[in-house]
Parts: sequence; structure tokens; C-alpha cells
Amino acid sequence: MANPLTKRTPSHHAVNKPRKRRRLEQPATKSQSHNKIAQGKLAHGKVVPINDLAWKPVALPDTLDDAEGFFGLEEVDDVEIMRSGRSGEEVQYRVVVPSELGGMTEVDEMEWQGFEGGELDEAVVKGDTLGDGKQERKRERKTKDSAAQSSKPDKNEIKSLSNGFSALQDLDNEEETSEGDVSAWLPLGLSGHTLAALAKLKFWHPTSIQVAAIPEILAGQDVIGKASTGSGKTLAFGLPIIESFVTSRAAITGNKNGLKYPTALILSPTRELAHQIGQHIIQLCTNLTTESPRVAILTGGLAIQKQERLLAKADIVIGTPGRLWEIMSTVPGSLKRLQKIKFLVTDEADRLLSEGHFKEVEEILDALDKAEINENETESKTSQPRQTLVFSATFQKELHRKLASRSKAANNVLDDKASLEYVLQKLNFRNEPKFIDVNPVRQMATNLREGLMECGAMEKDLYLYALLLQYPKSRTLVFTNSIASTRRLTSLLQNLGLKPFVLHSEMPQKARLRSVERFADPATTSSILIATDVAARGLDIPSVDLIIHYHVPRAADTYIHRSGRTARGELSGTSILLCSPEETTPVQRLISKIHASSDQKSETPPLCTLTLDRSLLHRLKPRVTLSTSIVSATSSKAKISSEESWLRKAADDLGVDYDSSDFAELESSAKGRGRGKGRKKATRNEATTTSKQQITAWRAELADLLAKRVNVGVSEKYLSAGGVDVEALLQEKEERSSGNRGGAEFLGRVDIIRGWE
Ligand SMILES: Nc1ncnc2c1ncn2[C@@H]1O[C@H](COP(=O)(O)OP(=O)(O)OP(=O)(O)O)[C@@H](O)[C@H]1O
Repeated sequence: MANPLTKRTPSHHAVNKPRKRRRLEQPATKSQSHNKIAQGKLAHGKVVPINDLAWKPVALPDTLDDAEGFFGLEEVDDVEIMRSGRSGEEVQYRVVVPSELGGMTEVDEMEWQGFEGGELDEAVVKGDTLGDGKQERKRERKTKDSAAQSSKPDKNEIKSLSNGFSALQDLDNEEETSEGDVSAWLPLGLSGHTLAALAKLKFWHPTSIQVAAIPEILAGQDVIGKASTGSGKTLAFGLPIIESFVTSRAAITGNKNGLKYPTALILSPTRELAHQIGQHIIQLCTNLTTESPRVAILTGGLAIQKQERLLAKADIVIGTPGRLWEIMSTVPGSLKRLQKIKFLVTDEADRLLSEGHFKEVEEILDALDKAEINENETESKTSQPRQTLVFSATFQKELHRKLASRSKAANNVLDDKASLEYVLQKLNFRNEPKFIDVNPVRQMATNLREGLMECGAMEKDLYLYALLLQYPKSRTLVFTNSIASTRRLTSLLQNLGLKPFVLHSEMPQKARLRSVERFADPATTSSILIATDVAARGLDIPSVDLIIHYHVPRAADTYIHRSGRTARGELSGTSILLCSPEETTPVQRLISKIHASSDQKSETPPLCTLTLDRSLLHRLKPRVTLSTSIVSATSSKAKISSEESWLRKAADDLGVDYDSSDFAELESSAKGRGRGKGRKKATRNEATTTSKQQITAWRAELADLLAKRVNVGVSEKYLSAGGVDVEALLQEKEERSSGNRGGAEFLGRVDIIRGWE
């Protein structure tokens, strides 16, 4: 007896009540899968790669109308899908051999309560990013014919479509079917394919920006869309692009030579965001019930040759301006292909269009606008004009205006009218763009809690450490204004026993992507990322709990975007600014301007003034002081050693002997006339005089301090009041009695922060 691919709902369902099962009609090829089983390739209980499963075509019904569009799909029986990781990202496929072949019986299966920590889930189609072949294979499994499915379904059709899709995946659970209603999307005019993909992602309702923008884009309108961070802007432009691909595949197929042109070009200001947009679109396309578009992501830092190959076949191109222009301007034929796009999207548009970043974007736009039509491409003359879509949470002009300056108000976030004028100047729209602002009064995410903590300029390290200890089980993103600071803070916190990841633009691209991936790892709830503003825009990392602005942001839009990395969608989050006394007033002024138009005037102030428990800071200070000394001694040493190796090489080139003292003198007399001579000399002296033994001694002293508990209140004994996490204390005692040293970390939530309303 075959066990159809099953969906197990969260474990409490499966454990408490036996699940009803629905069997798919047995297709003719059942014997093939049994052969594989008999040969031991699919032995019961074996975990196998998805491509090795016994895939077989779904039998077609007698009349094609009954198929509800699901032609050419493949299905698989006798497999359990195990999901692990916090959000179930890791998927494994375990073979369940039918009973007649000696495998698990239906009764066995109903009693089996699953893998610990894992979940069974549905999976009929599979896919991956373009380029590794898997997406190609998936495309083959899907129908080549979309014509019959492109008409817009009504509500009843959608229900049956949903049901048809569910049936293929054995989504036979009543709770699931009632929840799996995507009818809220119907007024937007999307096709059944797209709706089925949304259902697979469990996106039951469109967000406000999606409601407002999608119908306009589908109607051929140019759109400028403004909506707060985390509100689903990517799909607001992504869905119409996918929809256009799905419903008019034939129309966009290229010239008579069979050449295909991309449907859309999406410009992103940062590499990470480009990859994220790509993944987001691929995720949706993977669940389409028809041929899905091929996505090419073109960013710097990765091999250009591979990206050129991807571009040659791509249906949707996502890129950062630098790499895109490099390819467009050098690779023959690429510009011509991109000139045929139907959609041009600028995401984080105010950033892309701002002075200083605009040059390459301008070159790209100019090149796209040049109509190079030759006689072989007559269809270009009749094709629809390109639609321009512009999205951001903010529109502002003077990006680098200093926040801390005493000049009036760096509230450079534009109002609607100014936004429109600004973008109109920069972009060549084909028709009058529709300006959609779904949050005209509120710039910040609804569930965001904002705080400001004043501390001495030299105390920021200490405050940062204390805050990180206060939030031990959080995903925390720390923003600085310089690469040097991200590096220094990373070392400082590593010395203190924390494990921060780092992200800045001077890192190799693969390391950048790895940092984001590890920080976002769903297997852990606690992680720290120290980043420059390269992470401020667009990054959609699930469940970031806390944003710490170690340096105050340089502009209002940066504050909005940094803070927008938390409290995304329905989630809540916290943002804390660390301000020196001179920074406090301008920052407060700035934040109140950002909130000035907010409709929440009568409620609590938008920005709470926070303080930290002084006695705790006092106890933590020796740790931070030691760590700071180690960082400055080791980084000065490293700097001197790299300078010396440069000088040694220069001496070699000149054919003279290298003598470090001669060069030090020469260097100091050359540099010595300027300001800072004394400081530089002192640093060099300090670095050279800080012996290795001294650094080792500091490290030992710090390790000693870290091994001791930090008490949090008035008593040297552990407190039973004041918000101490008693459970954590007890656990700590257990660890100690079992020989585990423990105690290196600050324990639990202790409410050392005062001031939240
Ligand atoms: N209709 C929907 N239902 C549920 N989740 C959605 C929906 N649309 C988008 N999302 C999810 O919401 C999250 C935020 O979306 P997205 O990254 O597009 O936000 P954004 O508005 O572009 O934010 P930012 O301005 O910070 O770039 C993503 O994880 C996305 O998958």
C-alpha cells in the first residue's frame, strides 16, 4: 500500500489525533518506484536527495478542463518530508516503503510521532536558483502551455484551484483548507498560477502597498510606490513582473531567431539586497504551477563570466549598478537584450538616484533609452513601452547631510509632493507615474519601540556591551558609521566572549553573504551583526529583535531604514540610539521631525529616554577596559607590521638595507609637521612598547573576569528581586554542580534598562 506524500501539521496535531489520509489515484508508473525500492535505492527509512525520489507524472484526467491547469506536473509517493531549523528551512526526504514491500504499515505511520524537532511538510515541486541545473529540471516538470490558465479566476475558481493544488500535495487537513484561502488577492487581478504560488507561501492577504500598486502596474501604469519598511514592497513590484511573464510568455518571446528577452530589470543599491530580491522572486517562482522565469543576479564581488552567461538566458535581471553597467557596456548583445525589457524597477530608489550614486544608474538609463532598432527587430516597434516602477520607504535628497551638525534640522525626508518632483526629474517615465503612498503620516514601522540612551562619547563600548548582555537571546544588529569601527567593535566583543558577525563593503562578497546568512540562521535565536550602513537598506532578516545605533545615523532616511530592519510585517522590535551628550539634542529634534506628521501625537512619546543601571556598568567596566587595551595594542601592532613590510619592500626595490629605526625616524620627520604628530608617535611607541607578555597578561586577566558572575543588584549575592531570571540562576547552579564552569555570561533578563514607557 503506498503512502502518499503527506503533510503533517505542527506536532501537537499529529501527536494528539490520528490524521485522516487521502490517497492520490495510483498512476501507471507505480511499478517503477517499486523497482527502485526493490533494488534498495529507496530503502525504507533512507534519507535521499530530492532528485533521487521516485518522481512520476501526474495522470491526466479524461477531459483537460478537469485538470484545473495542472498539466505536466510530477508527483511522488512514499516519502516523508522532514523539516528542521527554526523556520523549517532544512528539508530532508525520508523514504517510507509501502506495507506490501515490508515497510511501515498505515497503522505504524499513524502512531509514529515524527522526528524530534522536525516537521513533515508538503513538497511536490522543487527548484533552485538558476545556474545549478535544478531549476532547469523543475521547469521541465511543469507545463509549457500556460494559455489555458492565464485567464483571471473568480472566487469559486480559486477555491477549486486551491483545492486542486492541495490535492496534488495531499493537503487534506480541514484546518489547512479553511486557512488556505487566497481570495483576498482576487481583486488584484492575478492569475491562478500566481495565486497558487502565494498559497504555497501562505501569503493569505496582500499588504497595503500590494493592494494599491499591483492593479495599477498590471494596468500598465508607471508607479512610484512609498510604504514603510518591511511592508512587502518587493512583491508589490515582483508579482506584476512574474504575472506578466506567466500570462504573456508568448508575447514576450523574442524575434524570429528565437531569441528571448528579459521581462524586467531590477536595480538595487546594495549587493545583499540584490541577492535577497532575487531569492524572494525565486521563492515565489519555485511555487508557480507553470513555467517559471529564470532569474539572474548580477552583483560585484562574484565571477563576472558566470553572470554574463546567466544574463544571456535570464527572464528577470536583478543587479547593482556598477556590475550591471560593466556587463552592459562590455558584453556584446547584452545591452540590446536589456533594451527590450517590459519593466524597469528601481528599488530603494532615493538611494539609487541620489547624488554620488547616480552616475552608473544614469548611464544604464541612458543606454536603455537609446532605441537601437534594426530591421530584424520589427517587433520592438510594436511592443508595449517599458513601464518604470520606483519603490522606497523614503524619498530624500540630501543624503549626506550631517545629523550632528548644528544647522537646522536634518529632516531631509521629503513630503509626497517633493518626492514626486524629485523622482520625475531623475527618471524618464513613459507616462505620468501614479504616486502611491500608503503611509503618508507614519514613516516608522507600527510595532517599533524607539529609545535613546545618552552616554559619554568614550563610554559607548561599555554601553554597547551592557545592552548586548541585557538582550542575550536576541538577534541584534549594531550599526556604525565606519568600516574601521565595525572591525574594532568586532574584535572588542570577541575578546569579551561574544560571537559577532561583521558586514562592511570592504569584505569579499562571499564573506558578506556568509555573514548575513549566519546572522539570520534560523537554528539560533541569538546572534549579533556589526555592520555599516551597507546593511541599512532592504535587508529582510526574519526576527531581528534589536537595532543598536552605535553611531548616530548621518541622515533621517538612514535612521528610518536602519530601524526598519526590525519590526517587519506583523513583528515587533526595538531600536536604541547611543548618543553622546552633544548628539542628543539634534538627534531628538530629528526623531521628532520624523514623527511630526504621525497620527499618534496623543500617545506615548515616539522616543523614550533610557538609562542603564550605573552599578552594573561599574561592574562591567574592567572587562571592557581590558578588551579595549587588547584591541588597540594588537591593531597598532598589526598596522605597524604592515607598514614595515611595505617599507621593507620599498627598501628592497630601492636596493638599500632596511633598518626599522631609520625608517621610523624618517617617517616621523616627514609626518611630524602636521597635527596629530604627538598622537601618532605615542600610538607607535605604545604599540611597540606593549609587549606580547603584556597582551597575554591582559587576556588572562580578562578571561578571569569573564569567568566570574556579574551581579546585578545591591547585594553581592544573587538577587531574588529586581527582575532577575531565577530560572537561569537555577540552571547556572546546576551547571556548576555538574562541573560545568558556566557563569561566563550575564544571566537572563534583569531589566537594567530604565525608561521604557
Ligand atoms: N502578502 C504578504 N503576506 C505575508 N508576508 C508577506 C507578504 N508580502 C511580503 N511578505 C513578507 O514580508 C517581508 C518584508 O517584505 P519586503 O522585504 O518586500 O519589505 P519592504 O517593504 O521591501 O521592506 P524594506 O523597505 O525594508 O526594503 C518579507 O519576508 C516578505 O516575504
